Amino acid sequence: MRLIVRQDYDEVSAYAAYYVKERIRQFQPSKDRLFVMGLPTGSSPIGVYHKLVDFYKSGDVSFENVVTFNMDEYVGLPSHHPQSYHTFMWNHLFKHVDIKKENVHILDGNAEDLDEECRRFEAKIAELGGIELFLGGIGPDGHIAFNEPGSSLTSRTRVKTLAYETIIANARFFDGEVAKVPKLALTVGVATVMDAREVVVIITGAHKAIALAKCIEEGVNHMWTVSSIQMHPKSLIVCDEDATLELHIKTVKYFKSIEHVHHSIIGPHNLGLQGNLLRNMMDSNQAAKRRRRLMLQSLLNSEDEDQGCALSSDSDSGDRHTKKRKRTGT
Ligand SMILES: N[C@@H]1[C@@H](O)[C@H](O)[C@@H](COP(=O)(O)O)O[C@@H]1O
Repeated sequence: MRLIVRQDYDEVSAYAAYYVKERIRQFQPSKDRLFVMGLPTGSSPIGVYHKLVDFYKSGDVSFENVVTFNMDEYVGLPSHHPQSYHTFMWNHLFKHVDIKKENVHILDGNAEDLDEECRRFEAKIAELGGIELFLGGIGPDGHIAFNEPGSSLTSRTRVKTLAYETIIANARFFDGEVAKVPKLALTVGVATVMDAREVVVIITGAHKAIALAKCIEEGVNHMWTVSSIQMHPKSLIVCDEDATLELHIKTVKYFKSIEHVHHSIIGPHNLGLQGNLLRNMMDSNQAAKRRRRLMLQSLLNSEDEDQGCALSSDSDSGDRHTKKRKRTGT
């Protein structure tokens, strides 16, 4: 697992959006090779979505061959309700980009058979070959999607009763009235998220500091369901300084030093993307170094030619002196 710490919400959003954009580009999606993503709602991803829309508008990314699966949806709220996750996703992301309507999958909290709706959702994910990248946020109690404390870490998409803490936290979207918040939701399971080939979680704010500490400094525990990220082979948490308040100083220093070393090896613009991209970056760093060396050498050549002494193109400065000595017989 990697932990990236940024100053504030805006910087976290910028980092995560750039990361997602690069992952989509690196994947090179086509109509026969769709990029399948899991997506969250809540205030955490809003900044990311807005930046992704900017990337789309500037031509840096396309969603034409992207398929999405949303994490969750309230039960019983009409899909056009201002607080439904359908409305949220279309308002913040989908209606601003070139995603195809048929490629958007959001659980239907009004389905006649809710269990069947959950099974259908899991089956669709499997049919598309699984999720490439699952983006998530967490609640202050460390829940991911609506996998409240005590949820099985092997859970799949299902109907879930919301924890009182979540109902209170979400009352802010329902005129502050707890009574208006739906008490049931459909949600992907912890295992649905962790089955994704990559998991990226955004955590911001001091109110999530305890959850972040519990999830990464203590053991895997169903009372802090996002702690299951510790078992994931490719996961990334992007958090702000406030969210690190309960972490040990050495934990923060450790992860910051990893990022620092990483940047010193492959440059600040690579965000730790792996595989081919990383190799390409390293190759292009090597190529840039070679180009610089050749330029320097051709400059030296022209100086040497002025002095009647040309250099071999692949010589380093040590060879240069040797060859120069040989040519001049000294
Ligand atoms: N089901 C959602 C979660 O997916 C989300 O991560 C959480 C945090 O929301 P926020 O990002 O607004 O803090 O809220 C809800 O419980």
